[in-house]
Amino acid sequence: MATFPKGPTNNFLVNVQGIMDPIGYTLRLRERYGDPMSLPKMDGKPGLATGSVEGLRSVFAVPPEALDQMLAKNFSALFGESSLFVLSGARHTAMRKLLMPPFHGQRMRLYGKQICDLALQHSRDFKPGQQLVAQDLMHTISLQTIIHIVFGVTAPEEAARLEKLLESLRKSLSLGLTVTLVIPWLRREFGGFGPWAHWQRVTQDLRSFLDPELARRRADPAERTDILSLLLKARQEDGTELNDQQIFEQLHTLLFAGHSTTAGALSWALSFLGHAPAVLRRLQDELTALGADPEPEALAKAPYLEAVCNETLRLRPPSPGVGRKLNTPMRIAGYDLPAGAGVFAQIIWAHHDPAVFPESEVFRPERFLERTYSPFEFLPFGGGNRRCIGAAFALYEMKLVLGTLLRRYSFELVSRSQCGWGCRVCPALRCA
Ligand code: HEM
Repeated sequence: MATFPKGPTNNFLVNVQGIMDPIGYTLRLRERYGDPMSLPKMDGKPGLATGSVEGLRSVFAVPPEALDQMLAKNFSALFGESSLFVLSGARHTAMRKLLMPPFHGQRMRLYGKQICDLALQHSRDFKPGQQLVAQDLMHTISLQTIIHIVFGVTAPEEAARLEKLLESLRKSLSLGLTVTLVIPWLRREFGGFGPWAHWQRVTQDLRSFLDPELARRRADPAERTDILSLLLKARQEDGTELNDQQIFEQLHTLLFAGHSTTAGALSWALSFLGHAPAVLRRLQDELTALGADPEPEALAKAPYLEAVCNETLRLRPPSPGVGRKLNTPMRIAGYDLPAGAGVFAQIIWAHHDPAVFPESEVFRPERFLERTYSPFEFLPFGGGNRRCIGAAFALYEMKLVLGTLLRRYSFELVSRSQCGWGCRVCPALRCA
């Protein structure tokens, strides 16, 4: 058996630095220890991280029944026991089967016009010279997309109420809440103050909003295309429908998984474009050539626009890595791991493999026009049995929002500040 590879040993430090600077820290770890690398023990079990093509191939080849969700208990505390984030094995496969159809690539066409309209609506009043923070704009558009397409709430008053609730929920996803995931002792009410109490309160408020909405839709199952309505119609293998608790937990999960990720990626795209005027010009030339009022499908098929989105996701994947837990001994990346071991697919290592992406630090969308990459080379949406179910939706939304905005407006970067922790960015833009 090969000796276990070297790696950091202090779990607390790895967690803290990983939260504060997920991309930079993870890349520095590879420089120091190489790939694969071992990770500090969790619950007395070793962990192995890899981002090489061979390593990722072996991670994603593990059969789903041999894998448990990493940090399932933590996710369960946030989203509930039936959340897709929490489930493993047969229950996970069954829930994915129910959740996947609404996100099928073909279905996205139904949502194209709505997404473009939302992007237009929230940028209609931009004036030349006006300054704005890209992150705020993208958060608003992505939140509205979720309200309309996932929740299907369109009546203005209801939509405004839901927006307030979701905004509040988003704000409660703070650094403090992330720390409660690492230190379970902090998951306490503390007299109604603190991140945990806030999360519990807004979750309850969202539940109070949704319960009557679910009852209304069950009573009047009109033909609707939003994802909530499709979930209400979905049937489990035994023919039963999902109950309100299960539906709520999936919606909560979708909101968490789909909102900040897409908004963050769109903000990074503007930031990269702001630093690369030639790329911005080429992209705007492509968009102009589509004519005055292109169909959403024309935007979705524009090759350079897609390359810009992909290059952004390569350099700033919202999740720099994804974890799994083995429930049976397995050989991964040449090492024999026991049951209970953690396995990490380091997305950011793969995206910075100089043999696959020469000058990997450089934002150069052309690389995505010059060749195609395998799912072990470019994997912003993870891989295997837990690959992001919203991947097609997210990429579609990114292309339509970016395409709609940049067809009408040009901009220059006023400043690019790192706002908050982690890999967030808040480019300030001036419309031109
Ligand atoms: C740019 C945007 C997005 C990125 C980069 C992204 C990335 C990811 C990644 C890396 C994972 C973990 C995959 C793994 O463990 O192998 C994931 C899981 C997931 N994502 Fe996304 N995501 C995005 C947007 C969305 C959207 C819009 C939705 C839905 C509205 C969504 C729903 C989910 C769900 C439900 C999971 C859990 C899947 C499971 O555990 O089976 N994501 N995403």
